[in-house]
Amino acid sequence: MDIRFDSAGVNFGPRLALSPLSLTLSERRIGVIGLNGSGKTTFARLINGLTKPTTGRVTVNGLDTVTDAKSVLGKVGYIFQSPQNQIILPIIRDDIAFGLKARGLGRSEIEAAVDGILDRFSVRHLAARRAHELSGGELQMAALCSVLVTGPDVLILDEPTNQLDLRNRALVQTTIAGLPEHVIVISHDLPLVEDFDRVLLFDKGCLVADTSPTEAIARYRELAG
Ligand SMILES: Nc1ncnc2c1ncn2[C@@H]1O[C@H](COP(=O)(O)OP(=O)(O)OP(=O)(O)O)[C@@H](O)[C@H]1O
Repeated sequence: MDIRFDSAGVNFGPRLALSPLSLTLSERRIGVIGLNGSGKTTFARLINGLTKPTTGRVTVNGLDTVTDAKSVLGKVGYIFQSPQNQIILPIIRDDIAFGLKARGLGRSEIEAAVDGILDRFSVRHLAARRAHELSGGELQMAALCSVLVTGPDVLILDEPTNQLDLRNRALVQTTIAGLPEHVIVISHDLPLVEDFDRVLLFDKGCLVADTSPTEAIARYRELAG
């Protein structure tokens, strides 16, 4: 994986959300931390092109998030802060199949892929369930299936343990640890990123630390203090 920020920054009108920054991301597990409103989500949304840079450019494996937006979307999966807003169809199985249908796969291929992903995460029991009946942990697992079934190279998770009880938090943590895909996790749950390869700390729209989890978390505690 090769994600490049080349002086990429974002303004929303007069509001600076992210100061221009340049970096390359290639590690398997990357954490993104910082206070509320510090620019974490804006940074992550730049990677799959959901937010366009106001200045500079962002590329994913050489593909520009503005000019190659469609290809980038296929490479970078994104699980939003509230997975209930991303599950579109009422029945989980249909929702997981949705992204594959949109890619024009045939019925038997879709069935096999959906079964495969449900088995991968041991959640076949969720297939016939209605999304609005699921618990937070079950929803997070269903969202993971819907996004990963399309085979992205990189997965971005925005606060994946938010509102989860201890058991579901542990399930999500273990699941993330076992993913072969590259993962970028935005989180206020600091222990979640503590064994990651690299952690980025944002403050007031600026990248203020790009280092090991231990150092980034210590710096964050100072900032928050
Ligand atoms: N669509 C938008 N329009 C205007 N301002 C925005 C928009 N999206 C984000 N912002 C602003 O940009 C700044 C950074 O927001 P961002 O969502 O990236 O922060 P964050 O670190 O992810 O916050 P949190 O931890 O609360 O989710 C904030 O001041 C926010 O109000």
